[in-house]
Order: sequence, then structure tokens, then C-alpha cells
Amino acid sequence: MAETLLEARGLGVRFGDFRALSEVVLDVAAGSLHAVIGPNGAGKTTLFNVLTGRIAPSEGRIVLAGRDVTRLPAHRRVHLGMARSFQVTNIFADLTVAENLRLAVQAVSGAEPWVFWRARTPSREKVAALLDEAGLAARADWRAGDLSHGGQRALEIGMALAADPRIIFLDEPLAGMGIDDIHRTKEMIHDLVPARTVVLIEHNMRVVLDISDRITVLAQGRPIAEGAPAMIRSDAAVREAYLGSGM
Ligand SMILES: Nc1ncnc2c1ncn2[C@@H]1O[C@H](COP(=O)(O)OP(=O)(O)OP(=O)(O)O)[C@@H](O)[C@H]1O
Repeated sequence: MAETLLEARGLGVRFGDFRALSEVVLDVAAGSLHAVIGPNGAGKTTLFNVLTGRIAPSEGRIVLAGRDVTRLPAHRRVHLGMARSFQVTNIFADLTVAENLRLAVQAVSGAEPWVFWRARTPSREKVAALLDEAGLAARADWRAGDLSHGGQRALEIGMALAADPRIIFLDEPLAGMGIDDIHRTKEMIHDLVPARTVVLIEHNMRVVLDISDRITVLAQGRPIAEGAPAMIRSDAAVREAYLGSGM
């Protein structure tokens, strides 16, 4: 069995008297695409916030590559190899796609001088690799602002990959996309593994069932099922949760 890269045990989050998460268990295998799904308000974003260090859990433990990171702030987790990409926020619209990626690479090597081995990789090769990974090689010289919404999401993910994260969290990467963009972005995300480890929140069930290795289903802050897509598809509790939500 593949090594577990990220592990959560007994995670709980309380907002005052409200329990947003209870007894969450998660095992993300290295090199896998692990989706977290569930009806609206199930606690998916809260779980991402806890795993990435944006909020502290009320209970439980988070282990990244064998190291307990439960109490580490977000920026320390970034240095240990966690990256998160939620929306198109970091793109410079008037620069080309390649220039945006070059800036992201420079920001990583420049801002962290102690990471000297990264500076040895010539930036040009690194940018070319990121263009490939983001599925944007054919659009390297486009003005970033002229990319479709999906193209901009792909670029944003490419920029998050500039830091060479061991694990990347994608929060609804397909939201608001048209059908062509969905297909392209889905393929791009799928191709990130096994070189990367991906944790994905996504409402598009067809895509989730298609590309995930494992799926964790949350309902009302609790895990109600965990397994391979075929198992999740036929799970009675999962069907019940989604029926109840009207999705
Ligand atoms: N800071 C907060 N204070 C109080 N309640 C919160 C806070 N953040 C989230 N919640 C509540 O926690 C529950 C879970 O929210 P969360 O955003 O994690 O769900 P979700 O599964 O990501 O939902 P969606 O699919 O709609 O994005 C919701 O009932 C939400 O209102």
C-alpha cells in the first residue's frame, strides 16, 4: 500500500456551540487524488481550513509526512510542502502566461534563500515544466487576461505548483466553468498525480467519480463514507445524504 502523506485523526471544529466538524478521519496516500465531497454546509471548506492551518482544530491531530503539524501556523505548513489554490487571485492579466509562471518561480526561490537547491534549477526549465503541468504549453505567450476562465484557473494552479508542494489542496477548481474548460481542467488535475498528491473539493460529481482514487464523504460535519469511486457511487448513506440535500 502507498505511504500515507497526510493523516487526520479525530478532527473536530467548533464555532461557539456549533460543531462544524466532528471525528473526522482522513488518510491521503502519497501520489493519490483524494476528493472530499458532501452536500452544502457539510464542512468541506472548514476541513481544508483546518488541514492547511488557517483555523485551529478544537480536537484531533494532523500529521504530514510523519510530522505532527496540528499546531503549526499556515505559513509553516507551506514550508513543509502544503499548497492551496482556490481561485484566480494571483494572476497578472497583462503579463503572458509564461511570465506569470516565471514570477511565481522567482518568488519561491527569491523569498526563501535557504531553499538553495531550488535556485539551481534553471528558471526557464522550471517554467517549461510548469507550463506542461498546467496544460498551458500551447498558450505560453498569451496574455494571461485573455485566457478563458478555465485557463486562468489552470494558470493559478500552475503558479501554486511553482513552490514544488508535496500536497496541493484544490477548492472547487471547476466552479463556474463551461463544458470545454471543465474537460480540459479535469484532465490537467488528473495528470497531476502520481507526481503530486492532490486533495480536491468539487461539486461536479461526474468529474469526482471519474478522476479520484479515493473519496471521503462528509455530511453535517461527519465522515459518512470513505472509499474508491465505485464504492461511493453505490453507498446507501451517501445517496441518502445527497437526496436529503436536494442536490
Ligand atoms: N467562521 C465560522 N463561524 C461559524 N460558522 C461557520 C464558520 N465557518 C463555517 N461555518 C459553518 O460551518 C458549516 C460548514 O461550512 P463549510 O463552509 O465548511 O461547508 P462546505 O461543505 O464547504 O459547504 P459548501 O459546499 O456550501 O461550500 C456551515 O454550517 C457553516 O455555516
